[in-house]
Amino acid sequence: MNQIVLKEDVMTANPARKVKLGVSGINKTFRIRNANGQPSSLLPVLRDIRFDVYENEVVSLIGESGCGKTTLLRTIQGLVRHDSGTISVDGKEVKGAGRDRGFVFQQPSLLPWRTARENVEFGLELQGMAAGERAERAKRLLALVGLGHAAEQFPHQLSGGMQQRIGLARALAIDPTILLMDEPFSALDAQTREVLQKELLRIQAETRKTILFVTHDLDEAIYLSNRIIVLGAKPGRVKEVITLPFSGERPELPVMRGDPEFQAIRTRIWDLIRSTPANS
Ligand SMILES: Nc1ncnc2c1ncn2[C@@H]1O[C@H](COP(=O)(O)OP(=O)(O)OP(=O)(O)O)[C@@H](O)[C@H]1O
Repeated sequence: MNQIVLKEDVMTANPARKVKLGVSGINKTFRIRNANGQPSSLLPVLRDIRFDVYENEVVSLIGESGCGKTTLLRTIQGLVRHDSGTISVDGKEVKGAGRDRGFVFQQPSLLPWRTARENVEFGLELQGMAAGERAERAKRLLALVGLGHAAEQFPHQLSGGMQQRIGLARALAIDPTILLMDEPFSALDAQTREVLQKELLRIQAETRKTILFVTHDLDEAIYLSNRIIVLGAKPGRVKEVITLPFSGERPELPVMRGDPEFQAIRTRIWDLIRSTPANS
Protein backbone atom coordinates (compact mmCIF):
# COMPACT_ATOMS: atom_id res chain seq x y z
CA MET A 1 0.00 0.00 0.00
CA ASN A 2 1.09 3.57 -0.59
CA GLN A 3 1.83 6.30 1.89
CA ILE A 4 -1.02 8.08 3.63
CA VAL A 5 -1.66 11.35 1.85
CA LEU A 6 -2.39 14.11 4.30
CA LYS A 7 -3.33 17.77 3.93
CA GLU A 8 -4.37 17.19 0.35
CA ASP A 9 -5.55 20.14 -1.68
CA VAL A 10 -8.81 18.63 -2.90
CA MET A 11 -9.33 21.25 -5.56
CA THR A 12 -6.16 20.34 -7.42
CA ALA A 13 -5.45 16.74 -6.49
CA ASN A 14 -7.67 15.11 -9.12
CA PRO A 15 -8.00 17.60 -11.97
CA ALA A 16 -9.10 14.90 -14.45
CA ARG A 17 -11.98 13.59 -12.36
CA LYS A 18 -15.50 14.87 -12.66
CA VAL A 19 -16.79 16.83 -9.68
CA LYS A 20 -20.25 15.54 -8.73
CA LEU A 21 -20.79 17.64 -5.64
CA GLY A 22 -19.26 21.04 -5.06
CA VAL A 23 -19.47 22.69 -1.66
CA SER A 24 -18.07 26.18 -1.66
CA GLY A 25 -17.80 28.69 1.16
CA ILE A 26 -20.81 27.47 3.15
CA ASN A 27 -21.62 29.47 6.27
CA LYS A 28 -24.54 28.78 8.57
CA THR A 29 -25.59 30.45 11.82
CA PHE A 30 -28.68 29.36 13.74
CA ARG A 31 -30.77 32.00 15.47
CA ILE A 32 -31.56 30.64 18.91
CA ARG A 33 -34.89 31.71 20.40
CA ASN A 34 -35.81 31.97 24.09
CA ALA A 35 -38.90 30.42 25.74
CA ASN A 36 -41.04 33.34 24.46
CA GLY A 37 -39.97 32.69 20.90
CA GLN A 38 -37.82 35.85 20.79
CA PRO A 39 -34.39 35.65 19.09
CA SER A 40 -31.89 35.54 21.97
CA SER A 41 -28.53 34.53 20.51
CA LEU A 42 -26.67 33.42 17.42
CA LEU A 43 -25.00 30.03 17.07
CA PRO A 44 -22.44 29.86 14.24
CA VAL A 45 -22.41 26.21 13.16
CA LEU A 46 -20.62 26.07 9.79
CA ARG A 47 -17.80 28.34 8.69
CA ASP A 48 -16.46 28.54 5.14
CA ILE A 49 -16.93 24.86 4.39
CA ARG A 50 -15.48 23.93 1.01
CA PHE A 51 -14.73 20.62 -0.64
CA ASP A 52 -15.53 18.64 -3.77
CA VAL A 53 -16.75 15.07 -4.08
CA TYR A 54 -15.78 13.33 -7.30
CA GLU A 55 -17.77 10.91 -9.41
CA ASN A 56 -17.91 7.39 -7.97
CA GLU A 57 -16.23 8.50 -4.76
CA VAL A 58 -17.16 7.68 -1.17
CA VAL A 59 -16.30 10.56 1.15
CA SER A 60 -16.94 10.53 4.89
CA LEU A 61 -17.49 13.48 7.17
CA ILE A 62 -16.20 12.90 10.65
CA GLY A 63 -15.87 15.16 13.68
CA GLU A 64 -16.86 15.48 17.29
CA SER A 65 -20.50 15.51 18.32
CA GLY A 66 -22.15 18.85 17.59
CA CYS A 67 -19.54 20.01 15.05
CA GLY A 68 -22.24 20.38 12.41
CA LYS A 69 -22.08 17.18 10.35
CA THR A 70 -25.86 16.69 10.13
CA THR A 71 -26.42 20.40 9.53
CA LEU A 72 -23.94 20.26 6.66
CA LEU A 73 -25.55 17.17 5.16
CA ARG A 74 -29.02 18.73 5.41
CA THR A 75 -27.71 21.93 3.88
CA ILE A 76 -26.41 19.89 0.94
CA GLN A 77 -29.74 18.07 0.82
CA GLY A 78 -31.40 21.48 0.57
CA LEU A 79 -33.51 21.22 3.72
CA VAL A 80 -31.45 23.64 5.80
CA ARG A 81 -30.86 27.01 4.20
CA HIS A 82 -27.28 28.28 4.36
CA ASP A 83 -26.42 31.94 4.91
CA SER A 84 -23.79 32.12 2.17
CA GLY A 85 -21.83 29.94 -0.20
CA THR A 86 -22.94 27.57 -2.92
CA ILE A 87 -23.83 23.90 -3.34
CA SER A 88 -23.54 22.51 -6.83
CA VAL A 89 -24.36 19.16 -8.41
CA ASP A 90 -22.72 18.32 -11.73
CA GLY A 91 -21.47 21.88 -11.93
CA LYS A 92 -24.90 23.54 -11.50
CA GLU A 93 -25.84 25.42 -8.37
CA VAL A 94 -28.74 23.81 -6.51
CA LYS A 95 -31.13 25.64 -4.21
CA GLY A 96 -33.51 23.50 -2.21
CA ALA A 97 -34.06 19.74 -2.31
CA GLY A 98 -33.98 17.76 -5.53
CA ARG A 99 -34.08 14.25 -6.93
CA ASP A 100 -30.38 14.46 -7.69
CA ARG A 101 -29.70 13.94 -3.96
CA GLY A 102 -30.99 10.84 -2.17
CA PHE A 103 -30.92 10.69 1.64
CA VAL A 104 -30.49 7.73 3.97
CA PHE A 105 -31.32 8.46 7.60
CA GLN A 106 -30.08 6.96 10.87
CA GLN A 107 -33.60 5.59 11.41
CA PRO A 108 -35.14 4.42 8.15
CA SER A 109 -38.63 5.65 9.24
CA LEU A 110 -40.50 3.30 6.93
CA LEU A 111 -44.25 3.66 6.51
CA PRO A 112 -45.59 0.82 8.69
CA TRP A 113 -48.72 0.21 6.62
CA ARG A 114 -46.73 -0.32 3.43
CA THR A 115 -44.78 -3.41 2.42
CA ALA A 116 -41.05 -3.26 1.72
CA ARG A 117 -41.79 -2.92 -2.00
CA GLU A 118 -44.40 -0.22 -1.44
CA ASN A 119 -41.96 1.72 0.77
CA VAL A 120 -39.35 1.63 -1.98
CA GLU A 121 -41.98 2.73 -4.50
CA PHE A 122 -43.15 5.69 -2.40
CA GLY A 123 -40.93 8.40 -3.94
CA LEU A 124 -41.63 7.06 -7.42
CA GLU A 125 -45.36 7.29 -6.78
CA LEU A 126 -44.93 10.94 -5.84
CA GLN A 127 -43.09 11.44 -9.12
CA GLY A 128 -46.07 9.96 -10.96
CA MET A 129 -44.27 6.91 -12.32
CA ALA A 130 -46.59 4.24 -13.74
CA ALA A 131 -47.39 1.34 -11.39
CA GLY A 132 -45.77 -1.36 -13.49
CA GLU A 133 -42.54 0.56 -13.98
CA ARG A 134 -42.17 1.44 -10.31
CA ALA A 135 -42.90 -2.12 -9.19
CA GLU A 136 -40.21 -3.32 -11.58
CA ARG A 137 -37.69 -0.80 -10.26
CA ALA A 138 -38.52 -1.56 -6.62
CA LYS A 139 -38.10 -5.28 -7.30
CA ARG A 140 -34.69 -4.71 -8.89
CA LEU A 141 -33.52 -2.51 -6.01
CA LEU A 142 -34.76 -4.89 -3.32
CA ALA A 143 -32.76 -7.61 -5.04
CA LEU A 144 -29.74 -5.29 -5.14
CA VAL A 145 -29.89 -4.74 -1.36
CA GLY A 146 -30.40 -8.47 -0.76
CA LEU A 147 -34.10 -8.33 0.10
CA GLY A 148 -35.72 -9.76 -3.01
CA HIS A 149 -37.39 -12.38 -0.84
CA ALA A 150 -38.95 -9.83 1.55
CA ALA A 151 -40.70 -7.55 -0.94
CA GLU A 152 -44.20 -8.22 0.40
CA GLN A 153 -43.32 -8.09 4.10
CA PHE A 154 -44.20 -5.18 6.36
CA PRO A 155 -41.56 -3.22 8.33
CA HIS A 156 -42.54 -4.76 11.69
CA GLN A 157 -41.73 -8.19 10.24
CA LEU A 158 -38.17 -7.13 9.40
CA SER A 159 -35.00 -6.70 11.49
CA GLY A 160 -33.31 -3.30 11.96
CA GLY A 161 -30.68 -4.22 9.38
CA MET A 162 -33.33 -5.26 6.85
CA GLN A 163 -35.21 -2.01 7.45
CA GLN A 164 -32.04 -0.05 6.83
CA ARG A 165 -31.51 -1.97 3.56
CA ILE A 166 -35.01 -0.85 2.53
CA GLY A 167 -34.07 2.73 3.45
CA LEU A 168 -31.12 2.43 1.09
CA ALA A 169 -33.25 0.92 -1.69
CA ARG A 170 -35.79 3.71 -1.22
CA ALA A 171 -33.07 6.35 -1.57
CA LEU A 172 -31.64 4.63 -4.66
CA ALA A 173 -35.10 4.34 -6.24
CA ILE A 174 -35.14 7.96 -7.39
CA ASP A 175 -31.79 7.29 -9.07
CA PRO A 176 -29.97 10.17 -7.38
CA THR A 177 -26.63 11.49 -8.58
CA ILE A 178 -25.40 11.63 -5.00
CA LEU A 179 -26.33 9.59 -1.97
CA LEU A 180 -26.21 11.47 1.34
CA MET A 181 -26.04 9.09 4.30
CA ASP A 182 -26.38 10.33 7.89
CA GLU A 183 -25.01 7.74 10.31
CA PRO A 184 -27.06 5.04 8.59
CA PHE A 185 -25.63 2.14 10.57
CA SER A 186 -25.18 3.69 14.01
CA ALA A 187 -28.41 2.24 15.46
CA LEU A 188 -27.47 -1.32 14.46
CA ASP A 189 -25.63 -3.96 16.47
CA ALA A 190 -21.93 -4.39 15.69
CA GLN A 191 -22.33 -7.56 13.66
CA THR A 192 -25.17 -6.26 11.47
CA ARG A 193 -23.27 -3.05 11.05
CA GLU A 194 -20.21 -4.82 9.65
CA VAL A 195 -22.38 -6.81 7.26
CA LEU A 196 -24.07 -3.65 5.99
CA GLN A 197 -20.77 -1.79 5.64
CA LYS A 198 -19.55 -4.55 3.37
CA GLU A 199 -22.85 -4.55 1.52
CA LEU A 200 -22.62 -0.81 0.98
CA LEU A 201 -19.22 -1.24 -0.68
CA ARG A 202 -20.67 -3.92 -2.94
CA ILE A 203 -23.73 -1.81 -3.82
CA GLN A 204 -21.55 1.24 -4.45
CA ALA A 205 -19.33 -0.81 -6.78
CA GLU A 206 -22.42 -2.00 -8.67
CA THR A 207 -24.23 1.32 -8.89
CA ARG A 208 -21.12 3.55 -8.96
CA LYS A 209 -23.00 6.13 -6.89
CA THR A 210 -21.17 9.05 -5.38
CA ILE A 211 -21.64 8.92 -1.61
CA LEU A 212 -21.21 11.48 1.16
CA PHE A 213 -21.38 9.61 4.45
CA VAL A 214 -21.59 11.00 8.01
CA THR A 215 -20.30 8.82 10.80
CA HIS A 216 -18.86 8.96 14.32
CA ASP A 217 -17.07 5.71 13.78
CA LEU A 218 -13.44 6.10 12.68
CA ASP A 219 -13.07 2.49 11.55
CA GLU A 220 -16.25 2.73 9.49
CA ALA A 221 -15.02 5.93 7.83
CA ILE A 222 -11.62 4.41 7.00
CA TYR A 223 -13.15 1.17 5.76
CA LEU A 224 -15.75 2.75 3.48
CA SER A 225 -14.12 5.88 2.14
CA ASN A 226 -11.81 7.07 -0.57
CA ARG A 227 -11.35 10.28 1.40
CA ILE A 228 -12.25 11.49 4.86
CA ILE A 229 -13.06 15.09 5.69
CA VAL A 230 -12.27 15.83 9.32
CA LEU A 231 -14.35 18.68 10.68
CA GLY A 232 -13.31 20.90 13.56
CA ALA A 233 -15.97 22.27 15.91
CA LYS A 234 -17.51 25.53 17.08
CA PRO A 235 -18.06 26.46 14.39
CA GLY A 236 -17.72 23.45 12.10
CA ARG A 237 -14.97 23.85 9.52
CA VAL A 238 -12.81 21.60 7.38
CA LYS A 239 -9.74 20.73 9.39
CA GLU A 240 -8.13 18.27 7.10
CA VAL A 241 -8.89 16.04 4.13
CA ILE A 242 -7.31 12.62 4.24
CA THR A 243 -6.96 10.49 1.13
CA LEU A 244 -6.94 6.81 1.96
CA PRO A 245 -4.27 4.65 0.38
CA PHE A 246 -6.44 1.54 -0.07
CA SER A 247 -7.55 0.65 -3.57
CA GLY A 248 -9.38 -2.26 -5.15
CA GLU A 249 -11.45 -4.71 -3.17
CA ARG A 250 -10.92 -4.25 0.55
CA PRO A 251 -10.44 -7.10 2.97
CA GLU A 252 -12.97 -7.48 5.79
CA LEU A 253 -12.87 -4.71 8.39
CA PRO A 254 -11.49 -6.98 11.16
CA VAL A 255 -8.58 -7.84 8.84
CA MET A 256 -8.02 -4.20 7.91
CA ARG A 257 -7.93 -3.24 11.56
CA GLY A 258 -4.74 -5.29 11.89
CA ASP A 259 -3.00 -3.31 9.13
CA PRO A 260 -0.40 -0.88 10.56
CA GLU A 261 -1.35 1.68 7.90
CA PHE A 262 -5.01 1.50 8.95
CA GLN A 263 -3.95 2.00 12.55
CA ALA A 264 -1.74 4.98 11.65
CA ILE A 265 -4.62 6.68 9.82
CA ARG A 266 -6.92 5.98 12.74
CA THR A 267 -4.49 7.55 15.19
CA ARG A 268 -4.04 10.54 12.90
CA ILE A 269 -7.80 11.19 12.67
CA TRP A 270 -8.29 10.65 16.37
CA ASP A 271 -5.53 13.18 17.15
CA LEU A 272 -7.15 15.68 14.78
CA ILE A 273 -10.56 15.30 16.40
CA ARG A 274 -9.15 15.53 19.92
CA SER A 275 -7.08 18.60 19.13
CA THR A 276 -10.13 20.75 18.38
CA PRO A 277 -9.97 23.61 20.89
CA ALA A 278 -13.24 24.01 22.83
CA ASN A 279 -14.05 27.49 21.53
CA SER A 280 -11.80 28.18 18.61
N1 LIG B 1 -32.50 23.80 13.97
C1 LIG B 1 -31.54 24.15 14.83
N2 LIG B 1 -31.67 25.27 15.57
C2 LIG B 1 -30.71 25.64 16.42
N3 LIG B 1 -29.55 24.96 16.62
C3 LIG B 1 -29.38 23.83 15.92
C4 LIG B 1 -30.36 23.37 15.00
N4 LIG B 1 -29.90 22.21 14.44
C5 LIG B 1 -28.71 21.97 14.99
N5 LIG B 1 -28.39 22.94 15.88
C6 LIG B 1 -27.14 23.05 16.65
O1 LIG B 1 -26.09 23.06 15.70
C7 LIG B 1 -24.96 22.37 16.21
C8 LIG B 1 -24.56 21.29 15.22
O2 LIG B 1 -25.55 20.27 15.22
P1 LIG B 1 -25.44 18.99 14.27
O3 LIG B 1 -26.57 18.09 14.61
O4 LIG B 1 -25.30 19.45 12.88
O5 LIG B 1 -24.06 18.36 14.76
P2 LIG B 1 -23.49 16.90 14.50
O6 LIG B 1 -22.03 17.07 14.27
O7 LIG B 1 -24.26 16.21 13.45
O8 LIG B 1 -23.77 16.22 15.90
P3 LIG B 1 -23.90 14.66 16.26
O9 LIG B 1 -22.60 14.04 15.83
O10 LIG B 1 -24.07 14.65 17.75
O11 LIG B 1 -25.08 14.11 15.52
C9 LIG B 1 -25.36 21.85 17.58
O12 LIG B 1 -24.89 22.75 18.55
C10 LIG B 1 -26.87 21.85 17.53
O13 LIG B 1 -27.40 22.02 18.81
